[in-house]
Amino acid sequence: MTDITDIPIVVAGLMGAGKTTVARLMADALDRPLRDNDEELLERYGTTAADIATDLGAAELHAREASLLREALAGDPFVVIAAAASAVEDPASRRALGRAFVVFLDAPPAVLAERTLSGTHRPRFAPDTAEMLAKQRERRLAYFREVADLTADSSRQAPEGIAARALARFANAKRSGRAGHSG
Ligand SMILES: Nc1ncnc2c1ncn2[C@@H]1O[C@H](COP(=O)(O)OP(=O)(O)OP(=O)(O)O)[C@@H](O)[C@H]1O
Ligand SMILES: O=C(O)C1=C[C@@H](O)[C@@H](O)[C@H](O)C1
Ligand SMILES: [Mg+2]
Repeated sequence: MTDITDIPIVVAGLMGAGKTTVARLMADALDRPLRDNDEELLERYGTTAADIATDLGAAELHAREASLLREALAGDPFVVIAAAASAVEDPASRRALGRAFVVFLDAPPAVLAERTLSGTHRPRFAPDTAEMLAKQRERRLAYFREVADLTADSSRQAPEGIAARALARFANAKRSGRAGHSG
């Protein structure tokens, strides 16, 4: 039986859901390194998600993000990963996520659209961000729920509260020796 402490923790969700924020809190609490999609893109390719999407297209961006996530999941399991919002659309990434403890951050698209106005690293796939996020949520929600061990609405709870609940659930999973995708 794999010791639960030896599995990665992944924070997933749409753009602006709070992945980086919650993942950082969990990484600090567990003294684990954080691997964040946007930082990994910058380190590996020297550019941002927005620039890759503009220069090479969304499909290439998503392929790179899925590959980086699978690489992180195959590395040192003592890690917290802030995954790319797109990665759950990749079947191989979903399979790999089955061997991780996954926290899914959900929120209404209008809230996410408001939050994503900050920062220039985020791609602008369409003029109406809320509408684009609503379509993405429709397409990805089943995938997020498939891989989630814990789901939190980040429009209703502060990052600290979400991180505390996720850490408690992870500790319980450790005690019971397994991470069950109970959602
Ligand atoms: N639970 C929350 N409640 C209120 N604001 C939040 C919450 N979580 C994150 N935020 C805020 O929302 C914005 C986006 O958060 P963050 O960068 O962590 O999202 P993300 O999911 O990593 O985004 P991306 O997909 O672009 O990487 C930040 O300004 C952050 O402070
Ligand atoms: O939802 C998406 O397709 C994306 C959102 C960004 O935050 C990044 O996760 C990535 O650039 C692609
Ligand atoms: Mg982020």
